[in-house]
Amino acid sequence: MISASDVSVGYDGRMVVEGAGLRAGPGDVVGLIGPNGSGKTTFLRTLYAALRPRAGLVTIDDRPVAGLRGNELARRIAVVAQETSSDLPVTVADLVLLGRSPHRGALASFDREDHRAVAAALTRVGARHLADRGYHTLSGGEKQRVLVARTLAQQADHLLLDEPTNHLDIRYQHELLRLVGQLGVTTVVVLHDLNLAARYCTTLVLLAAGRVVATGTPDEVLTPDLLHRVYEIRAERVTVNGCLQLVFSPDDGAGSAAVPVASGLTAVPARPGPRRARGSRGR
Ligand SMILES: Nc1ncnc2c1ncn2[C@@H]1O[C@H](COP(=O)(O)OP(=O)(O)OP(=O)(O)O)[C@@H](O)[C@H]1O
Repeated sequence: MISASDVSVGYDGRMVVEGAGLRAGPGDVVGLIGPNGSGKTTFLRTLYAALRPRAGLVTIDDRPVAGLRGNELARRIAVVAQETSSDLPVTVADLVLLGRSPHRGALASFDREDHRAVAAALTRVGARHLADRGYHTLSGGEKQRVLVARTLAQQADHLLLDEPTNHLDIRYQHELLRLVGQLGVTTVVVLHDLNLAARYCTTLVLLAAGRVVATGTPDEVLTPDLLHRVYEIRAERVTVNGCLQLVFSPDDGAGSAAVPVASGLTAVPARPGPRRARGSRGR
């Protein structure tokens, strides 16, 4: 269980996230959504202690995340950050092997079990054939899948992903998020694609101008009214194979102007404990 309450965090004294909270329990896939610059990455980085909040608390199973160090933190949380790049001349297999480090003592070498875990992780993301390639020679989508494989090899029970579908073609976008859901680990994922969020997330946390304006199931959060207020876009809800999906069209300016949300409008009450969106997870 990862929990954040009343988190305020920013850069150089400027707060970009204020009073934000979320809770993700075992098996939950919590989607962090919101417009560009709304604070999703900043909030996510606070969850894995890369940023220290000015106020509020982040805990993993009731232990402050700020108190976890090194391998202990890495055994609890695996991260795929945005724009992770490496020009180091390491092979894909060696990069994924690094995910095993938290399970080894400082001087212990990797053993057969580690290499098996690497092969299994690469197979799960469809990248087994890339094992001997230099990581720096891969395409953006191939790199993304390899980074996810590294988190699988890490076998942490919390997974934090920042736009993991970036660079992936449509098939792998779905395969990756379906895989994430099947892992059964506590997941928080930043997503821009609201239809992927609707399909694969159990709970959504919608940020606007650094504040949580809604928390709930995809069905509760992805309402045309709220999306219009936050994104200034028109959205129509349709159901495809039992799953909520959205069809967007630009706001032509007709009708009411978008309501600014910077004041912290709460369209759907932000609940401390997200509910599982039963039935809305159309795998
Ligand atoms: N290292 C930094 N130093 C100063 N300001 C930053 C830094 N990183 C982000 N910001 C600012 O914080 C705000 C929130 O950025 P953040 O990346 O968290 O938003 P986001 O919702 O993830 O955006 P996007 O959807 O565009 O990726 C933005 O105004 C951004 O310019």
